[in-house]
Amino acid sequence: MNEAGVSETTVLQQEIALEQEHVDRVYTRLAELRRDASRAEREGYRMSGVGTFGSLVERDAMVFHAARRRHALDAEHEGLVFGRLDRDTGATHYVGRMGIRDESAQPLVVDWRAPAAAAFYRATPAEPLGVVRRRMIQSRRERVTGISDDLLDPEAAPPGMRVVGDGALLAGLSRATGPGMRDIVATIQREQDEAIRSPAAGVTIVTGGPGTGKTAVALHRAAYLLYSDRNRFAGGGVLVVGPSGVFVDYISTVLPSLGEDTATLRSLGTLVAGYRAERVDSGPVAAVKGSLRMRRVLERASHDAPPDGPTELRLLYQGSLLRLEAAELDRIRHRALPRGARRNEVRGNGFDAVFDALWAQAQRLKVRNLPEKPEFESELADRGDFRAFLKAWWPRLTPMRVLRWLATPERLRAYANGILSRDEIATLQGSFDALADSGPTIADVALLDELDELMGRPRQPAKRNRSPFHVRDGVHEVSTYADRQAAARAQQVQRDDDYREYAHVVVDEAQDVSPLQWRMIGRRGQYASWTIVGDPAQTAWPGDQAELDRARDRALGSRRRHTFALTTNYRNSAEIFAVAASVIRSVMPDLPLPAAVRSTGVDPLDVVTDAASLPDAIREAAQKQLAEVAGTVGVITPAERRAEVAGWLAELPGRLQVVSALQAKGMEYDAVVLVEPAEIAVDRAGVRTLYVALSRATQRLTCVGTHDWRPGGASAG
Ligand SMILES: Nc1ncnc2c1ncn2[C@@H]1O[C@H](COP(=O)(O)OP(=O)(O)OP(=O)(O)O)[C@@H](O)[C@H]1O
Repeated sequence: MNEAGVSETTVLQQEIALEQEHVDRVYTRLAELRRDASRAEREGYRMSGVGTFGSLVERDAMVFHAARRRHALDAEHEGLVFGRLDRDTGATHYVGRMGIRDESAQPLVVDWRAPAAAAFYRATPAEPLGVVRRRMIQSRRERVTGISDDLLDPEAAPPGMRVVGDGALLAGLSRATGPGMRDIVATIQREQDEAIRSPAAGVTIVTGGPGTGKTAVALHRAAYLLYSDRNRFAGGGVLVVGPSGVFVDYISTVLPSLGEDTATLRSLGTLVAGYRAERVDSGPVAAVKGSLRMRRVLERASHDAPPDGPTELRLLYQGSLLRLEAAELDRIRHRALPRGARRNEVRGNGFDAVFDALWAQAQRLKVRNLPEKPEFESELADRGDFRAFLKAWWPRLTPMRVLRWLATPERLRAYANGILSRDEIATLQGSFDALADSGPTIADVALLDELDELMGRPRQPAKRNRSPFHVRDGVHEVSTYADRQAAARAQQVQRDDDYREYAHVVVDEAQDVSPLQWRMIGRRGQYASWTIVGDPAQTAWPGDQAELDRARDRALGSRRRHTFALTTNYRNSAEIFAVAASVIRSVMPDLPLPAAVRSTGVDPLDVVTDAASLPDAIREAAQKQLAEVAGTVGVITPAERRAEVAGWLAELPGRLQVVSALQAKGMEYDAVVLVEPAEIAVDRAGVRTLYVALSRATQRLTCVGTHDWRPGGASAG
């Protein structure tokens, strides 16, 4: 009871009822707006009957705006209002997933990304920013279910101001994890907000240990940029790159729930048009494939003769035999394809040189009735056998075809000689064998992109202009600025797969991007500003760190950099993070680590068993965890054991996922069963990968293996 004799529960109920009134008004208004948007969309379609060209443009713009608005109104339904600010001026603002105004244009809810909402995330008792009370409003569907207040400036509080509830952040963190990442829009912390709202230009670099919200920050930043400068970022596009398909699926639900479905999400294996790679190479192979030196190896391959091409040309012309030997053909190819030239683009030069050589020969041989050179050339060009020779001798090559040449040991050796060491060549040996049947690995995709650049593309017929402002009788239709903006946005939805002019590029788990992958991403962000998110301590990159830094710096160019460090681990229980911390400290004793804010009182378990009992022990641990947590369970294995372990657990429900330690990057599960930790921590890079695997669980962690694995060998059973 408080002084007025009202119980705290009653106060809470009264405050909830009060907020419910406002939330009801918001949903009523939302329904009206949705009706308006649908009507505008229908009217827009009706205008198509009117017929003038100007009206068609207007129709496009109208339908586009109305449909987007309707879509946004539909997407933002759940938990639309999540905050309230009572300011020292007496004004009150509600903060939510989108901005909504009443009939007289007064704001009912302020969009979380608007400047007026920044104080919701940034105000602290030490620096209240004019906020007296910050209130978090929790709801399910349209019902307010809880309230939690922070009184930030008690001296400015009006008499009778009530302060209720506590711990909205911690309550949120303990909730079960679903298959997709949750958005944290209601509980973004100050240090995170600073990174989210950092200036759009240049490069924003966000670092921090496991679970500090780097991914969450990156996605909220994408949503923030799309809101703050829609023309620029929705028009040019925002590209979000993550390490794996599993990870991209995991984060893909977040952006629409933040009000943005205009960002393009890609994994490193799907960034290049035409490939959907999920296969991974072993660490040492990936390190060689990712090295910048591979570019020179590929350059040699891209200038080589195709393995199945003709070695000489014989042509009977007017009774004389014209002949180009292998050495002559090689000489012609080398001359037509000097260093730096792109093979698919200079094909015509090679053909011209063959004509020249044949012409010179025909003159030398004093061929009977030799016509003028142009006629000689067109006679040859009409001959099927000659055309077939040219096509086979200098074919249009795809990157995939050339990469496959590296599966031949002699070719690999010849291309890599003097560039890679003998050991590195041996490491690569065999790693291209499965290309033909199974497609590329994730590391191969960067090699294919490099080859694409080295070889150039055959000239394509010009694409049809898809601009909605068609040229009629050679004249561009006059349109308003707003029309053009709307149409530009409508067009970006149809951006082609090989689009390269993104306005902003977000790279998540950046510590694992190889030098060649930086080049691959860089090609798509030449005009972009960037957000780079990562944790160097979590890298599995076994290659040369200096080379990695150089490649990254080159991709980012001289753009201005802003750096932010996040310091609180919101994911792991303190008990789980303590184990992960001890592992990384064994190789990086001075590494600053984040503080884990939540304790469950449950220590991680270690199960050591013999090889024969391993399947049962893993199954038992997984079943126990499924019983103990309501959300997801991740079984994390060394890469080469994933398929086998998945087979042992095939019967278990869908909220259990079996992933390799590399696939576990960036992921989060309520409970984790970690299989054979000792096999992951085989070297320094392996210890860092183990650190990643150990820091995936929010509630429970069990390690199961046939060896003692803890640094110092002190496993507790
Ligand atoms: N301010 C916050 N409020 C509530 N939850 C948060 C907050 N910040 C982060 N989280 C939660 O913490 C977890 C970890 O966040 P996230 O995956 O973004 O971390 P990360 O730094 O990318 O981790 P890692 O480097 O280990 O992959 C997620 O469940 C996220 O929703």
